[in-house]
Amino acid sequence: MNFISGTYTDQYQLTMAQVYFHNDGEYQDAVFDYFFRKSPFDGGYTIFAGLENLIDILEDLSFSKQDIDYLRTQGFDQKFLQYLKDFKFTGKVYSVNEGDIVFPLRPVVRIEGNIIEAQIIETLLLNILNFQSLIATKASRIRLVAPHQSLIDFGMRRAQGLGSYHASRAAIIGGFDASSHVMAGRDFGIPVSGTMAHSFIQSYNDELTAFRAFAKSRPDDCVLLVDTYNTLKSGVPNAIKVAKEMEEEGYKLNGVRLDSGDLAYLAKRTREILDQEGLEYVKIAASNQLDEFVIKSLLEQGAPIDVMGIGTSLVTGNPDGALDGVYKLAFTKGKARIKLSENKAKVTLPGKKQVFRLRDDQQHLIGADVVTLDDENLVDEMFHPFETDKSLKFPDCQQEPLLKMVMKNGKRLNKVKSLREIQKYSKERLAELPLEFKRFDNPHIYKIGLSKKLTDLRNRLISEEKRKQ
Ligand SMILES: Nc1ncnc2c1ncn2[C@@H]1O[C@H](COP(=O)(O)OP(=O)(O)OP(=O)(O)O)[C@@H](O)[C@H]1O
Ligand SMILES: O=P(O)(O)OC[C@H]1O[C@H](OP(=O)(O)OP(=O)(O)O)[C@H](O)[C@@H]1O
Ligand SMILES: O=C(O)c1cccnc1
Repeated sequence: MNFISGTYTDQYQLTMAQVYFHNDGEYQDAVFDYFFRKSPFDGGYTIFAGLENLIDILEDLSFSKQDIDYLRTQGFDQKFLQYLKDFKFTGKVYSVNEGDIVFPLRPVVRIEGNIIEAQIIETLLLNILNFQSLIATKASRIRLVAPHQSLIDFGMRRAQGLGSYHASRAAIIGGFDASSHVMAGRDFGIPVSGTMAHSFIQSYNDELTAFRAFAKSRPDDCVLLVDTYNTLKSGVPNAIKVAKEMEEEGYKLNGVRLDSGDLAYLAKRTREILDQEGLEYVKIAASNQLDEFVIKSLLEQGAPIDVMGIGTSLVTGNPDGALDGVYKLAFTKGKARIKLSENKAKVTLPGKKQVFRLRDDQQHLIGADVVTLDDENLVDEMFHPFETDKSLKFPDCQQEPLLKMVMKNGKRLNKVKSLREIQKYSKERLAELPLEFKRFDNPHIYKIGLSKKLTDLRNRLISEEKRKQ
């Protein structure tokens, strides 16, 4: 689904674009960087997600007649509206691979091209990448604590409106197996899965009749919800009856779902009872306000849960409302540009840049990415981004360039990657990151350094701007 038009932006982008159109439209050399300042959940890494959707949207971005008519009512002038009528994104996009682990302060995506186009796309780029990266990161934390369980996204009903559509996609990138979201399944090739609601059981006069009706209709994928009345006294015994009846028909009950109470205790008791009845193959699914901390605790308690359904906490990125990614101008009109701030951490990195990931001679990550100017070759020293008298030498490191061109002249350069490919890649990249960066409490800080040339450029621009004040 791509319902996005050029109006999927903040008004100020169009207001600025109109000014650029009348004064600076010929400048084709704008460079903007997408980066964020803090990994979510006080974690030690972020999973980058949303790139394939962004490329699709940029390829199709336009203003329809209806958009133009609407913008006319908003006071935009005729010549600019005429320009918007034929608007296309014709720029270049350089990006980290979708699914890669990324860290604060260093560019994740670089947009190059006409300043009008690059400005208009700011808001949609942030909207797509910030949200999906937040949710993919949350999903990956849940996957870290539950490496062997099936993880299903149940979040659509609790999501911030239509956000659930992209949340379901991002959850797969972060390591989930399936989603209950049918439209996300249709559009993104996500395996769609589900059980039954309490309302279904309530609607019958008794639980057993409800279970039988469901099993009859869906015998090859039947998971029975066992907590509507009493999990151990009613739900599980009734599920056992139905499982035995299904066996007679040549089917196997897929599972039972626990959705309230002490999930560790109930899962253990349910497992024992099912096993005593020779139903070792029946899986136990659990849901009810699960997140990475509850799941970790349940598994530490030895809860024999095979499938976890996770809703609210996943798709809302609880407890973080958003990833704080920003989009900042780094170059235009033949000059590197900088944004100053009282807060050293908010002074931007000027110029067209590349990012290298460092590995030792055994190919192990050394826990640092270095930002260089784009025309620099390999460097052997990096400087602290704020305390520029601190530096680190790394003479024998392997350096992997992370920003690769993915769009040119507004067109995608590579074939579309499937979600499974992106998920697999993400898993491999996260596996490279040592555990100390992945722990939830006070994770080790991944270093970001600047090359000498970039540090010098930034210092020079800071001095120049300060002299003007
Ligand atoms: N053994 C356990 N260890 C840790 N956390 C658990 C355990 N069992 C359940 N939880 C979590 O504790 C919370 C219990 O919430 P709550 O008290 O609202 O559930 P409930 O009363 O059992 O269910 P409901 O209100 O839906 O009937 C949930 O987040 C659940 O996932
Ligand atoms: O707890 P979450 O992680 O957000 O997971 C989603 C929840 O949504 C459903 O409950 P709901 O009460 O909405 O419907 P139901 O009657 O089908 O249980 C489901 O049973 C889960 O408990
Ligand atoms: O299929 C389910 O069991 C399901 C789907 C959405 C939310 N809660 C449960």
